[in-house]
Amino acid sequence: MLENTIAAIRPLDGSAMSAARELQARLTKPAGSLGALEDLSVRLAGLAGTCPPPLPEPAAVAIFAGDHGVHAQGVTPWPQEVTAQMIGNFLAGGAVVNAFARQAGASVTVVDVGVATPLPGPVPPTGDPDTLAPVPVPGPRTGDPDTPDTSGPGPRTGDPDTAHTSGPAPGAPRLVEARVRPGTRDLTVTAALTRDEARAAVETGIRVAEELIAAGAGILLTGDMGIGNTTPSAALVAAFTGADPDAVTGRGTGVDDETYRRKVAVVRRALDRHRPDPADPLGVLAAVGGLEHAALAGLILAAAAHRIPVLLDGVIAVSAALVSAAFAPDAVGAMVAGHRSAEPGATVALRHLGLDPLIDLGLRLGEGTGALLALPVVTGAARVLHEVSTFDAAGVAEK
Ligand SMILES: O=C(O)c1ccc[n+]([C@@H]2O[C@H](COP(=O)([O-])O)[C@@H](O)[C@H]2O)c1
Ligand SMILES: Cc1cc2nc[nH]c2cc1C
Repeated sequence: MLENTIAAIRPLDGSAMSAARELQARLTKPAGSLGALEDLSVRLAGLAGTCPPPLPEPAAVAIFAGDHGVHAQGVTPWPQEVTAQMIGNFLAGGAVVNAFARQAGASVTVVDVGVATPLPGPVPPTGDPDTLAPVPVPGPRTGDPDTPDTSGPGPRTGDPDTAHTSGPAPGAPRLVEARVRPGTRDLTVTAALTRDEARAAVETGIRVAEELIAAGAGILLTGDMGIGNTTPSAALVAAFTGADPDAVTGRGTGVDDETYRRKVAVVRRALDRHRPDPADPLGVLAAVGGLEHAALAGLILAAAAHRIPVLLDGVIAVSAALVSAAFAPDAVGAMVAGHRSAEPGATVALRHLGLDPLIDLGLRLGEGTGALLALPVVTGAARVLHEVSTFDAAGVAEK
């Protein structure tokens, strides 16, 4: 499955890109005045192979969750159980990603690809795990903005009339149980994963992407949840870019100075021990990656193979994108960098990929939150090519 996906990835379509550039030049605005949106619209046309490219909708966020053996080295202040507990929060609709997904009209799919502890129960029914059809996209909440609406998904709904109905509510987040193993091994001691485990997680990401696309998704957004996962993210960025651990390790959820120094030393030790070869992406993933990184790399590859844009979130996503690009350099054509995470490794990875982030708000949450905030920018870039008049058609004089 991995090899077939890689083989299907092709460069952007040059004639659709030329058509988009020419159309941009004829629209009723000064040339270049939409800045980065113009380049983005050209890339979207090249990816779709048509001008104008389809609007990137509906949007689907896939949150891959995993735990990390390196947690034992004290690289994060948070207990490992928080990964599973946050899955409960995602499924209940109470996390930041849920709020932003409701705002953006995106569906949310949570994938347990390698959590180490039991998920909190009871979890909402998920249906047949073999059929991953996405739930309908939730509509915006309606009603007087001054009186908070208590209908629809969300943690504080408590509507007594609907509290006991069975089955997920329309638009409710969905769980896919695809645990490859209960967390990675400690990468300072041994390889985090076997090659087979890394491959299984990559193929889980491919499968989730293909089912979301088959169900109609026009854009995929990356999400992640995994206490400790900024440590393997830094190791992946260092492995693929050659940057020093000092330059790519950040404070993650917010570690103190002592923990930060320990974290840099852990990343350095992992690289010294494994000496990962960037020409062998599966080997790098197995040595120093995470299960959610592997699955995200698969999701990105599948989006590229199906010529659907994939909107990247923070440092976990962009470190996984380095894996995808090492498997298939042309996969970069499908990637849109949603935002610049505060983690320094994200900027190093984005530079290596040649991607400029759309927004820069100092976010460092993960979950897919930065990608969701950037979604209207991507839609806007495509919409301009559909809806804006040319100088000729509108009777506006050119300079
Ligand atoms: O998206 C980011 O760039 C990002 C930056 C810092 C932290 N996070 C999130 O915080 C968790 C990892 O942080 P840590 O400190 O436990 O390594 C994990 O659940 C990530 O989703 C995410
Ligand atoms: C509370 C919490 C929420 C998160 N969301 C993504 N990573 C996270 C890490 C923590 C600790």
